[in-house]
Amino acid sequence: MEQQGDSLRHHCGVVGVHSANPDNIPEKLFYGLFALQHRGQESAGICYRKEIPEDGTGRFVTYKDLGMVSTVLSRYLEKPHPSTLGIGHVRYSTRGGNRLENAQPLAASCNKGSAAIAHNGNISNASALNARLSMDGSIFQSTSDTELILHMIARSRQPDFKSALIETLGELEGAFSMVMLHEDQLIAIRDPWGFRPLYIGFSDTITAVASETCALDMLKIRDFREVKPGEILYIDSSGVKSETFAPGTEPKRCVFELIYFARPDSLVFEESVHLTRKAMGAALAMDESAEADLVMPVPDSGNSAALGYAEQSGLPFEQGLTRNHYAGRSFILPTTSQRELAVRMKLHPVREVVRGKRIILVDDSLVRGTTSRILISLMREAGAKEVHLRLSAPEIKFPCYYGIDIPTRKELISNSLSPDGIAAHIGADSVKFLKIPRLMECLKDGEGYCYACFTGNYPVQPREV
Ligand SMILES: O=P(O)(O)OC[C@H]1O[C@H](OP(=O)(O)OP(=O)(O)O)[C@H](O)[C@@H]1O
Ligand SMILES: NC(=O)CC[C@H](N)C(=O)O
Ligand code: SF4
Ligand SMILES: [Mg+2]
Repeated sequence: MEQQGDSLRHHCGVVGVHSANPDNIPEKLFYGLFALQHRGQESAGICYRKEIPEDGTGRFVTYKDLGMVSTVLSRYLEKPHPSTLGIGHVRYSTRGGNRLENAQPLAASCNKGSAAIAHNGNISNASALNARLSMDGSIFQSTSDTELILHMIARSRQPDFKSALIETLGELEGAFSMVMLHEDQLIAIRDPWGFRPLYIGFSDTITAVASETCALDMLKIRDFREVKPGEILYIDSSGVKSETFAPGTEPKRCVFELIYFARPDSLVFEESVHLTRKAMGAALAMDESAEADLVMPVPDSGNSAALGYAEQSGLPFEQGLTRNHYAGRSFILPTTSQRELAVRMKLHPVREVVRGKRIILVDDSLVRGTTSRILISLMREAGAKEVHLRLSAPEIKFPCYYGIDIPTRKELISNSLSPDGIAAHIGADSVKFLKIPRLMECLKDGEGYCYACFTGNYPVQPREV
């Protein structure tokens, strides 16, 4: 797996739209992707079906590039592109580097028709599948795991696309929330463990699928439901057909979606992201209090948990750190000094708030400890009297194989230091983490989640350790 030194990296976002009547589908995909920008900032792309009225057929048109949604897609959208279906993707690479050939959607024509795919997740047996396909003579255009899926469908001995797809899904391990196009059909698929979220929604004119409900909100869709783990949905002009392709698998949703990745105004896994984070902050305050004057978040991802902490502890909530929104959500910088500069470019204390104060600083997670070490030194420079760091996630000690780019064990600060050791290392007066049982209590179905980056108990055994 390629690593590109950085704090926690996000993953991808997908969107798909089907319209009963020709509509400007690329524009709808753009709005959906714009709302999902926080899930991936390396590349953006769309693929839609351009109708060919002369013979009643259509062909897939793909438009994608490295960069953010608005930069990549705005120019293309200057004129309307009438269509009835399309898919879109924002990417953070988990397998295959940040290069144009790995940008999604990926489209191909094969013996079973034309197809396109946009994938959020990571196939944990990709190396084995890659080796097998290479032996059989596959020639790959990209180095991502996503392309394997198209090859497997094309090489399948099954007679048609649908049975080849089902056969292929049965061979995939790990995380895949995906949207696909096949001829005039939009297909939505969620892996049997349900690692990544996926929603389907309906308006009077369109049916849309998206990673998070904030993208459906952008499309003015209020009637939606979760695509279930192991569910496959076929969406075309005759309506929506649902099938289950892996009955009996126990769901293991990624708890980090709720801790950090998803947008606070979204629902993921049928939970409000903001309210769940607030509950995590409140649980942290119950167990890990400290004598202090105020509670401050590390914006933006620490905001909701800090609010919950402040409410529960009865301490005042203050915005004592300003975030520069022109600095992207995450930086892909290889060296520690570059990462340090990145934190300084992004976050800065409000001196008048922190001076002379005993502060509880709430962030969602500690990965390498770079962000908090720098922040605490900035806050000391600004006159903070005490800084007690509280994390609304447990200690991250293990890498993720299901689509989150968590660094190697060696680089994870909680892997080598205890909370007290971390406090000494980053210059905090105390450091405390949310405990796993408490985290589970904040969720409607605590057992139905993956906690492998905290426990090392992988729900699907990684084959590439
Ligand atoms: O211990 P570290 O290696 O520094 O990583 C931890 C930080 O990384 C994440 O924020 P990130 O900057 O990725 O994004 P955000 O601005 O959305 O919180 C997370 O919210 C922590 O603040
Ligand atoms: N983060 C993701 O979901 C990435 C999808 C896919 N594994 C890729 O690297 O392109
Ligand atoms: S290992 Fe952690 S980040 Fe990866 S799916 Fe499980 S909970 Fe999510
Ligand atoms: Mg952060």
